[in-house]
Amino acid sequence: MLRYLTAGESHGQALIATMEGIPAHVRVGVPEISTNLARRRLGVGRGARMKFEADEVTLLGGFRHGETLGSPIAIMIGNTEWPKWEQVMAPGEVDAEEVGKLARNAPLTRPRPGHADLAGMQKYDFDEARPILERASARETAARVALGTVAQAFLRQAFGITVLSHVVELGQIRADRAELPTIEDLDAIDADPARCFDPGASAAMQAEVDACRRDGDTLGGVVEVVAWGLPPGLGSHSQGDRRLDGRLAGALMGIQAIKGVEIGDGFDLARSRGSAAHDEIVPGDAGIARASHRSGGTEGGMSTGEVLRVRAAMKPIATVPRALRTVDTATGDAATAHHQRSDVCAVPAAGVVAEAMVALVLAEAALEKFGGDSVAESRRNHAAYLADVEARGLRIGR
Ligand SMILES: Cc1cc2nc3c(=O)[nH]c(=O)nc-3n(C[C@H](O)[C@H](O)[C@H](O)COP(=O)(O)O)c2cc1C
Ligand SMILES: C=C(O[C@@H]1CC(C(=O)O)=C[C@@H](OP(=O)(O)O)[C@H]1O)C(=O)O
Repeated sequence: MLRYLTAGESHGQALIATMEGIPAHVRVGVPEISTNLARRRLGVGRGARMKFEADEVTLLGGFRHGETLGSPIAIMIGNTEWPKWEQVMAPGEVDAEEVGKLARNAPLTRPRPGHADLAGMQKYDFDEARPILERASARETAARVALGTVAQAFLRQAFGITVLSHVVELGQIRADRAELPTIEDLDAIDADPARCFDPGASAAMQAEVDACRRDGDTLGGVVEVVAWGLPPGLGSHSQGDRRLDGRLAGALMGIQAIKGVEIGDGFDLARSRGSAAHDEIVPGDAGIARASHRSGGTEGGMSTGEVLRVRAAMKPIATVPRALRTVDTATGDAATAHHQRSDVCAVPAAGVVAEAMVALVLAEAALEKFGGDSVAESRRNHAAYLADVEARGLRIGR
């Protein structure tokens, strides 16, 4: 069983991520985690904070000499902004009068539509939004990306599974490239400010973000996560909460600002006739193949062994510079929502987070199927399963 949790506030001292169930001997450490954290900061539209804050990774438990130990993992990501927030976010008691004088501590009583501010104040009995936004903030996704890096390393080393993401829509601009990227394309995708696999669309996306920034507005978009090398049979048809597609959707919807998830051609399939919607099963070069790839790589809540393709739709950033209407909860009067600084668009970064979430779901499903307390044991079990599928004449051909 793979389970994980994160803790920590956006302007707190650090984020903490802990995970249990990753086998021993996964070769991964600070360099890989830091690389993925840097990828998460990338992209056109990110705000000022991304430029001056650094992610300081410390491995606190579960690793030795560049490998996992099979024991619970604990990772700390220091917030380098902490010295500026030490008093406002102090975990212990403070002199309320002194801290109350700090401009940074001004009560946030003009909740932003689209953020967690108002519902959080209502639910948790706070008179201002600071205690809510600190944890609602997508700063937390750095912790999930750190864990996702470990999951990605395990998937690659035990099973040869690779997971990557790219931006397919940004505002009204759509990428128009039929082929799916592979892990070989990832460096080029990361080098692109929009993290888009279609250079023409990328240029238009970047122009759209610039226009939006000038207009004091914000943008959303759609990211696609692609996973290559999955065996058939991860997840199960046998219970709703074991379905791989449902688990992927839940994990992706658990990312801040993700409001839609589509597996394969999802919504287009709903508009098609059955004869044009399914992937016919045909004899292939080396076994059983598919005539098309519309399902996105799951059927009956299980991976089919085809490439997995899942999309996540991100709404525009809620902190709109051209501030939206709200109510000042201190006075009850009409007001405009609080705004200090913010991302104009974080869709490229959300792709890196989505990649991490998909990797965590796949690692959990693979461990259910193959088990293993070491990478070698998981690898053996996976190989034996594939050999058995082949011996029964059910091998996947291309
Ligand atoms: C990578 C990333 C960066 C984000 N940056 C911002 C931001 O700078 N400003 C903002 O208002 N929302 C930002 N968000 C979205 C908010 O965190 C999110 O809208 C908020 O937590 C409310 O949750 P909900 O949108 O799921 O309802 C970001 C989301 C992600 C995934
Ligand atoms: C700090 C990160 O993202 C933050 C996510 C976020 C939000 O409301 O979600 C708001 C912004 O923070 P601030 O209001 O302090 O500028 C982003 O910078 C990060 O991704 O590391």
